[in-house]
Amino acid sequence: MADILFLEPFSGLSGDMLNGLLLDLGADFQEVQTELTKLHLPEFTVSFQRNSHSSIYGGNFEVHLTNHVHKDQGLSHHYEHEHHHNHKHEHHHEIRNLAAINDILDQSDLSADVKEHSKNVFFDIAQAEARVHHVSLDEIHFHEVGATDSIVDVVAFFIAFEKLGIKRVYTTAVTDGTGFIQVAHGNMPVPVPAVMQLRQNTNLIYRQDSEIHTELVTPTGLAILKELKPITSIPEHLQVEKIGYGFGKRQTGKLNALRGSLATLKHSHEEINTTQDQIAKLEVNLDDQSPEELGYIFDLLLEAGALDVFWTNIIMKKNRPAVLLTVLCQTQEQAKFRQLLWEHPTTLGVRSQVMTRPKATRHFEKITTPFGEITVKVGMLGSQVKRSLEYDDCARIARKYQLPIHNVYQKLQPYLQGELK
Ligand SMILES: O=C([S-])c1cc(C(=O)S)c[n+]([C@@H]2O[C@H](COP(=O)(O)O)[C@@H](O)[C@H]2O)c1
Ligand code: NI
Repeated sequence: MADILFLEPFSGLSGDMLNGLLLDLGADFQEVQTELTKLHLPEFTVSFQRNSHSSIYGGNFEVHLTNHVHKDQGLSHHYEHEHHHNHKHEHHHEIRNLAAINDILDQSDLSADVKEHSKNVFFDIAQAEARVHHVSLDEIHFHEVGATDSIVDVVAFFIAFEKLGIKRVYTTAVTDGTGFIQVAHGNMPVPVPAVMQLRQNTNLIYRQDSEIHTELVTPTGLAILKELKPITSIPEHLQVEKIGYGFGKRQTGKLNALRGSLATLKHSHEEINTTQDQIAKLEVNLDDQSPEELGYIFDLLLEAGALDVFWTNIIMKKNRPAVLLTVLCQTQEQAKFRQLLWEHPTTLGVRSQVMTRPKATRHFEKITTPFGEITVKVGMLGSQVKRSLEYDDCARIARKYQLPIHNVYQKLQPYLQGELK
């Protein structure tokens, strides 16, 4: 199953673009609409169409405000969003602060994950805004128009994300425009201050396109991306299965779209033909990281394409029980894994070593058994041949026939040796 989302924000990202993308990638719009009613907010509708920009076909998502909230009453879309934090501006709409948004989310019937991710995004935005405008978190007021728009963008995104079953996100560099944009309280530099603030303490790679004199990255877009905890080192063996585009609203003079792909990591079933290669071994000792975090890091390293990842229990200085984390990877991927080990575990140092590895040439064969077709891995080193049953197939059979896995291996042995056909 393609449970990786590979993002390419070459023209930035916003709430609309992220939603347009997931819907273009196959998230069901009706389902998203139905889930959104669980917010119990009467003041909006959403639309989704597929059309083409610069001959590229992709998704357009939009939030429409209804009732007393009006987008078309002489205020530009941009202005409406901007003046929420202009406290001198006289406005007659309700205002929502972070606590009010949290209340809406808590009282909704959305899934626990959607609520939690959405709340994290709003906390991140409010925190950035508070720093930029030098006010307390409680004083950050999301003007109702902007708040509804953002709530729907954020919540719809995490609904679609959950429906698509995405487990891991990779992203290439995030590209913004340059120059200044006109907003309610004057000229703002691009990246806009809230975006710049949201970038603090992230490992995202950020670029600016000097030919585009407007904003490409919005605070909502960047805060959603941050919440996805994306990995910036892209595995070489990412197998792209479906490609989508989510369009932005601004005319930038270039293709204003967020491209994303659903992908899988392919490395365990590759045919490997070299007889000797070099691999790198990277190690860190960890005595201050929680087991939950260690589990996360373990998965992350494997998904980034490590050849293997394993723990060894150790006792460190000061009699501390700790773990030695070992990562085996291709030598050319050493820098990437060193970077991941810098970013994710608490360690302050990464040891590495390049090792020579003589190895059997491997290929896969199929054998027919009473349980159906089974994959056999055949390893050859000189005149030695080793044949072994693929674990995944044996585990599948054990589950299907409710047998102990040991019995499955035993029953399949004669077929593996060619004694039974
Ligand atoms: O709403 C927030 S957080 C906000 C802060 C700032 C600052 O840079 S300060 C700027 N803006 C602008 O509003 C629009 C809409 O942004 P969304 O994130 O709500 O889509 C956009 O032009 C932002 O640069 C908003
Ligand atoms: Ni602001």
